[in-house]
Amino acid sequence: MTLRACGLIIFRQVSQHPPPDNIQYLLLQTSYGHHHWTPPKGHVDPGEDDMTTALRETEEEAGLLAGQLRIIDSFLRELHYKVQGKSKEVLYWLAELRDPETQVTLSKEHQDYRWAGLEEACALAQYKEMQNTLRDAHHFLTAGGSKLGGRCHSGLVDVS
Ligand SMILES: Nc1nc2c(ncn2[C@@H]2O[C@H](COP(=O)(O)OP(=O)(O)OP(=O)(O)OP(=O)(O)OC[C@H]3O[C@@H](n4cnc5c(=O)[nH]c(N)nc54)[C@H](O)[C@@H]3O)[C@@H](O)[C@H]2O)c(=O)[nH]1
Repeated sequence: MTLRACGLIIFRQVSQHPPPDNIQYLLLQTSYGHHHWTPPKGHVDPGEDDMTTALRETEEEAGLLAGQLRIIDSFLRELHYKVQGKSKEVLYWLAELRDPETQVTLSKEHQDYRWAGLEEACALAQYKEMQNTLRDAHHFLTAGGSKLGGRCHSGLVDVS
């Protein structure tokens, strides 16, 4: 049976850097195993829909509430890899943190977090699948897939 997990690639825009380096991605470092870095995500509970899982895990793992995020549901990527011989699929949407100063609050599952530019995020993410997804997301955000800076892209869903 395939393990299924869902999460959000959360980004924020900061004013200290000019575009496209003003976009930073949130990665969390696990407090277990090899202490790998991933966006907030987790296993789908029985009967739960995918977006509910992504939002629940984001709240549990990063302390960020749905109303603090702008979900970009026109960006969806599915990753496939093996975990201890079992197939795993992970779905990620993109989400912007509305207020870039919002505090991240970790659970016991993670020991650290980082807001990282694309290259640092790819270095932390370590796995090809995740790196490609981050690069896709960055391209989407910077090459016209989404209009940032106050104007809403048609794919932006206000979940507040
Ligand atoms: N003590 C302990 N406890 C653990 C451990 N493990 C889990 N727990 C417990 O489980 C709960 C988590 O539950 P949720 O939050 O619901 O789910 P997820 O977020 O889905 O959880 P994971 O962290 O299991 O999921 P992945 O990120 O997918 O990592 C799984 C493996 O895949 C590798 N990996 C990651 N990404 C990629 C990739 O892109 N490509 C490839 N090729 N590989 C990749 C990665 O290196 C790792 O070896 C926690 O409460 C823990 O208590 C563990 O080793 N020791």
